[in-house]
Amino acid sequence: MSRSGEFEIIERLLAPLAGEGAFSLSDDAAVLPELSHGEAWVATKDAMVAGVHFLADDPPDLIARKLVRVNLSDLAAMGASPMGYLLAFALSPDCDDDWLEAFVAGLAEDQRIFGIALYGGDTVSTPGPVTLSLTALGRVERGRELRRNGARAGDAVYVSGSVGDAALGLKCLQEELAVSAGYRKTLVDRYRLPEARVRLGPALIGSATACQDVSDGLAADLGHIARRSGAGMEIEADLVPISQAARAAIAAGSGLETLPFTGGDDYELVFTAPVDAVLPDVGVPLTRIGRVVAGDGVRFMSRGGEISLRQAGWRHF
Ligand SMILES: Nc1ncnc2c1ncn2[C@@H]1O[C@H](COP(=O)(O)OP(=O)(O)OP(=O)(O)O)[C@@H](O)[C@H]1O
Ligand SMILES: Cc1ncc(C[n+]2csc(CCOP(=O)(O)O)c2C)c(N)n1
Ligand SMILES: [Mg+2]
Ligand SMILES: [Mg+2]
Ligand SMILES: [Mg+2]
Repeated sequence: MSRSGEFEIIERLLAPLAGEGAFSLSDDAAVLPELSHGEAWVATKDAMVAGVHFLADDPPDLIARKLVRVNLSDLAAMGASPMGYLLAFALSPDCDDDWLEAFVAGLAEDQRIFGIALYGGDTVSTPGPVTLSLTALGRVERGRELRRNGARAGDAVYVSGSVGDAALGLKCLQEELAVSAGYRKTLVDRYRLPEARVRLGPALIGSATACQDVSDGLAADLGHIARRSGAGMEIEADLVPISQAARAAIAAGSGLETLPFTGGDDYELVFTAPVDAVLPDVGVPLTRIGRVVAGDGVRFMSRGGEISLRQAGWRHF
């Protein structure tokens, strides 16, 4: 195994990713570019730990891209467009140069796709599992950001794309679920490389009354909108969009029927909007799954009865 030194990693691998104002990562901090008139910076941070958020033997380029995307997903949830990021990584003893080079290639690929640049970070060692943290920076028209607190009784509740694939993909990787090779690949790919709805979020400004991304689980994350808005929600479980691959996996396993509502790792957007709002078409399917009601809590209904969910979503503790 060969591992470059701390400063060689920064100069050889990370400096080529640096944005203007980051001085090729040669100084103590970066100077951020100016925004257009009327725009505000938006900042968010999510961390990922091997064995908790991804598997230690996942392809390193996809680990990097997932780290980028879970953060861009939070910017999208605010209606913000991505500009750049800062990266901290704590490398475990078994991250060699091959691992690092693949990781950095993943960063470069997503920088190209999303038009973002690296503005700084920190590189440290850990005797424990690989631990990554990324701070994403975006921009939004000042005062027009999407919040969790604007849902009103009578609004419709929508979700983008579909939910459940990633949680089922993780079950496949953990060999708790066996499905055909084609479906397995679809599900595993969505666990390892979520989409980030970077175009949808900003396009929802003007129609969504509240928005957030689905990281912990659909039920848990809808619960945040409900609580912050001082309202309740009734979700029609049979309307929740579930992919063909996920349906096949649910049928192949047992007791997985509600996993798409609670599994997490989807990185779709959930939002509320007045029933007569015109929704944007950015090529992402949007499905109406329920409505905001007076009261509190989120109820999942099917054929007139409430479905009980043991836990609404992921919790670290
Ligand atoms: N350690 C912390 N220090 C400061 N703010 C925090 C910390 N942890 C969470 N927050 C803030 O609390 C809010 C909710 O955090 P949370 O991580 O649950 O949101 P999220 O990123 O949307 O969800 P997820 O972490 O599941 O992707 C965010 O505004 C976040 O910035
Ligand atoms: C190996 C492995 N085991 C379990 C999970 C599930 N999981 C972990 S954290 C999280 C919520 C988002 O994280 P956070 O709230 O920290 O941003 C979810 C759904 C996973 N992704 N990988
Ligand atoms: Mg978070
Ligand atoms: Mg979020
Ligand atoms: Mg998040």
